[in-house]
Amino acid sequence: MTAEVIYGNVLAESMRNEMKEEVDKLKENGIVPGLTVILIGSDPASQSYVKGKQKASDKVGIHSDLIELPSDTTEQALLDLIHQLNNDEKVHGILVQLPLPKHIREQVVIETIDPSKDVDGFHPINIGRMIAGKDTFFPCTPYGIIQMLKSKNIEIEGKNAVVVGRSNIVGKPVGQLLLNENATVTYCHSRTKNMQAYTKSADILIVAVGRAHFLSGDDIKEGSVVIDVGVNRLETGKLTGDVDFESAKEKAAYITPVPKGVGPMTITMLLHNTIKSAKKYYNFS
Ligand SMILES: Nc1nc(=O)c2c([nH]1)NC[C@@H]1CN(c3ccc(C(=O)N[C@@H](CCC(=O)O)C(=O)O)cc3)C=[N+]21
Repeated sequence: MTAEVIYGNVLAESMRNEMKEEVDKLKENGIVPGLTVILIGSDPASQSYVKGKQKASDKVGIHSDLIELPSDTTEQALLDLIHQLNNDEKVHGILVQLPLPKHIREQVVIETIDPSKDVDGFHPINIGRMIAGKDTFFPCTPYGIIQMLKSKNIEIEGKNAVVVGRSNIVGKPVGQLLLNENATVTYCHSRTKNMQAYTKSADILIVAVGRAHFLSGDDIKEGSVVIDVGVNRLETGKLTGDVDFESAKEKAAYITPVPKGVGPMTITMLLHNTIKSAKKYYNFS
């Protein structure tokens, strides 16, 4: 079997066009959705992601501000800034780019963001709501993955979904969203024994470990759906996934590429969450 490639950039483009129309309607009613991104330090990868977010926001008409702070910014200064943004009525979404410098406690920062402005969906209140199956801000990468599956009418209910990786921002929440869609979910991680037995049984395989070509065609089931969340920068400067695309493509029914796969959908769902937040703030339906 040769897989159909699910291009996240194509789906992202069409969703952003729809969002632009929605934002235009909001603007006619005097509402301008606002996103503030805080970037600490000068990591080139982070700077490049943040630029992508700015560009995408501009395209759909979301007002976006970037606050760049030096890597020696104190935790207290960051918390003060977050409090100020929590109280700023023009700001509907706050995103603190991760990872943070080691002297700043990530969890304290996340829990300081007002849950109603937590467009990353990382605040415990929003995680709790997600686990309870309630509507809330869902983490952007997992939410984007669900959109990609739905765009191809891929059935989730009753399917064996295997998630490789258990990070708080991708692995854990994507498993939860798949469970909410009635999949049977298994998590694999660095301590899993005989991981291949699990990956080869997966109807839907989500790979989010952050290691280039961690899995290949030998590790997957014929006719499965393979979602590659890896963002690995090779020495050549090229971006590659956690899955060896060429070999996996020969066995899967659907597969996502890197780049042009999950990444563009992550940004799209950030825009979606920001618009949702602005609408909620103004009670706009
Ligand atoms: N608070 C927070 N929220 C995040 O959502 C967050 C974060 N911190 N820290 C870093 C990760 C990473 N991330 C990506 C988003 C888009 C692409 C993306 O669009 N990639 C393009 C290629 C970009 C390129 O070529 O460099 C693609 O896959 O086609 C990648 C990675 C969001 N993150």
